[in-house]
Amino acid sequence: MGDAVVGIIGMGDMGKMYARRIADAGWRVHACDIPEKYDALVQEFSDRKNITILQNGHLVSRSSDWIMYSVEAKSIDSVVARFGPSTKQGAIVGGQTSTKAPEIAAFDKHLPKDVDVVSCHSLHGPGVDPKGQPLVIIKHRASQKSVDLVEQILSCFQSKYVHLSAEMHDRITADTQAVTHAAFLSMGSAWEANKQFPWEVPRYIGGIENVKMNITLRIYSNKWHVYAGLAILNPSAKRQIGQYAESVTELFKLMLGGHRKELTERIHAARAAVFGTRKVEDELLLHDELLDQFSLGEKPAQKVRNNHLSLLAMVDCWWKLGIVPYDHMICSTPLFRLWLGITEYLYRNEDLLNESIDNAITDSTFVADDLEFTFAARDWSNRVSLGNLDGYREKFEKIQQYFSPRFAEATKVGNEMIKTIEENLRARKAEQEAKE
Ligand SMILES: NC(=O)C1=CN([C@@H]2O[C@H](COP(=O)(O)OP(=O)(O)OC[C@H]3O[C@@H](n4cnc5c(N)ncnc54)[C@H](OP(=O)(O)O)[C@@H]3O)[C@@H](O)[C@H]2O)C=CC1
Ligand SMILES: O=C(O)C(=O)Cc1ccc(O)cc1
Repeated sequence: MGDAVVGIIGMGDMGKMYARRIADAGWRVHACDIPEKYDALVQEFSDRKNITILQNGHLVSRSSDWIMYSVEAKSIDSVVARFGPSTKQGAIVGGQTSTKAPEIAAFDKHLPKDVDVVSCHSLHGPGVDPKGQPLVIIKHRASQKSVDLVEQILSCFQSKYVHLSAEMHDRITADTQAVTHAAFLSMGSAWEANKQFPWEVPRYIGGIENVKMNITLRIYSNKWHVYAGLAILNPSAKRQIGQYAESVTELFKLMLGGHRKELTERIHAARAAVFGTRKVEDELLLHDELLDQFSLGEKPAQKVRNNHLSLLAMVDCWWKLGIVPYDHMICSTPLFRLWLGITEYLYRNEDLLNESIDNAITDSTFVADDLEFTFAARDWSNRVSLGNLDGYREKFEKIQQYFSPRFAEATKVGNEMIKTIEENLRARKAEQEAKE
């Protein structure tokens, strides 16, 4: 390993994951969190000789060669304003925040001019194995030598580097992350509003329903600021989330009005735009039997037919915004791949899609859920478009509390589900590449 010291400001879940892996690869790491956590961090990392916990970001900044800010996106400006001027001369600075516009603005505003900026973003949560996952590298203002050093440091993750500008990063993650989260957040809101625990309701068990439930619980078990930051602070996300809410509302109105022809035409037009270029031999990302293994409740003997409003609205939203989600696979998270997997599962199975349209018009089993889901999608969109961080937090934490008794189990099942599905996707990709 080189002599470079890696600095980490913010030892939360992501900062700790970076510190451990980078130190395990042999680099020296200087890290800090807020002063109140100093003693606990010293204790926690006492068995790792090459991780030094320092009292604050000034001490990390002045002694490190690549300094990574891994703090809440909403605090990035104030934290960089405080510690940025202490950056060692000639050092490199980057950040892990999920939205790059505010991070880069903070670097440009507060860092000395003799400092390079190479930022990054691991497109997965702290509990996912980084191997093979996309890792965005942003050369904002830097020499190639600085980029090479950052890549050398991060090579221990065995992730796939994706080189993007900050603007491109934010555009793509608005499509892949912000709008995906909006859908799952709305499902959770609807279940909470109807005082349901979906694992107790047979119509939500089995196949793609398992994905909806496991991912919703996974998101609500995480910290609100991660999702609020990437929705509210990303300049591109408001439009995406707004369109999703509009698609949900318009499709639900067609369903309620019994407008079968109009609903069918709209769904088919969206299918042609989003999935039209997929060839018959392009295999589906996911299969029902695979998903059936990951239930939080007892699967009913007879599968309950859902109209899948949340999925229909997603494809409608992609169509309206001219997004082809497959184009974003290079920059996708595990959740996005699962989400695309289940939408594809519905749209590329003619019988299932027809069944969904038929249910939407003739079956009222899901009307109460769909009504709450529609309210929820619009409410999340309003909170995001108003830039209301407190309003986002209040809603998120209320629903988080409602679901919290099942987080431990849901995380276990969710991790297993993501691992199995990701292995399956990797194996299939390798098979396809071998054939080509
Ligand atoms: N969790 C995830 O799945 C992913 C998150 N990210 C991004 O990474 C960043 C970190 O996320 P994550 O680790 O999950 O969040 P955490 O809340 O776990 O970590 C952030 C840490 O930064 C600390 N902090 C705040 N201000 C300061 C300061 N002035 N000096 C030192 N430390 C400070 C926080 O302390 P306190 O809690 O007291 O404020 C907290 O411990 C976020 O921007 C997030 O968007 C990126 C990829 C995945
Ligand atoms: O996969 C997802 O979308 C997640 O929820 C985990 C996550 C959250 C924030 C990030 O910046 C990257 C990944």
